[in-house]
Amino acid sequence: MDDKLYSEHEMRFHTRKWVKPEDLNPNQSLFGGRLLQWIDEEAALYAIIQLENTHVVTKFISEINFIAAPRQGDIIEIGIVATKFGNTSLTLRCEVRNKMTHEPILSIDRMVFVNLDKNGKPAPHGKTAITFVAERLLK
Ligand SMILES: CCCCCCCCCCCCCCCC(=O)SCCNC(=O)CCNC(=O)[C@H](O)C(C)(C)COP(=O)(O)OP(=O)(O)OC[C@H]1O[C@@H](n2cnc3c(N)ncnc32)[C@H](O)[C@@H]1OP(=O)(O)O
Repeated sequence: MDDKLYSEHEMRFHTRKWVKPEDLNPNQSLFGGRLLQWIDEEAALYAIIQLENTHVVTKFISEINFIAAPRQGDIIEIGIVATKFGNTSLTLRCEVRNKMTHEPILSIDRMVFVNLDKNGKPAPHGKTAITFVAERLLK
């Protein structure tokens, strides 16, 4: 992980989800696959926005640590931060926590997204650092 980049930009928790009955597994806790679906979509959107390209795919996800099991009615929040800008790739770190208590729920050290061209081939994205809404709108 690029520690410098990570320390410069704190993880931001934007997306909130409310754990509903249809999200539960037979143990009455949040189904892991549902949580991973939410994370993949959130991380893909983060990558799309940072790379300014809608044609981005998930390439690699490192170990997933399910730390604690949310229950029905819990509000959880998903945090994403960019840790490395490669040539065609962008690496993200993800943490999920309980919105009210900040109890950690899940962590993923590395999620790698690849920037694609119109033919679905990896293409250099030309980005080197995190940008924010105001900077992107000013261009
Ligand atoms: C503005 C609003 C618009 C709204 C718009 C709506 C959109 C809102 C929908 C949200 C949701 C989206 C959904 C997307 C998320 C899916 O669901 S994507 C579906 C799942 N993913 C896939 O199907 C990908 C399948 N894989 C592939 O097609 C090929 O592997 C790829 C991605 C084209 C890459 O091919 P490749 O031959 O491995 O490429 P290669 O050049 O060797 O490597 C490319 C980069 O990946 C890295 N890499 C390769 N292998 C690895 C590895 N094992 N580990 C780590 N890195 C690796 C390389 O180091 C390289 O990085 P750079 O050094 O260039 O930075």
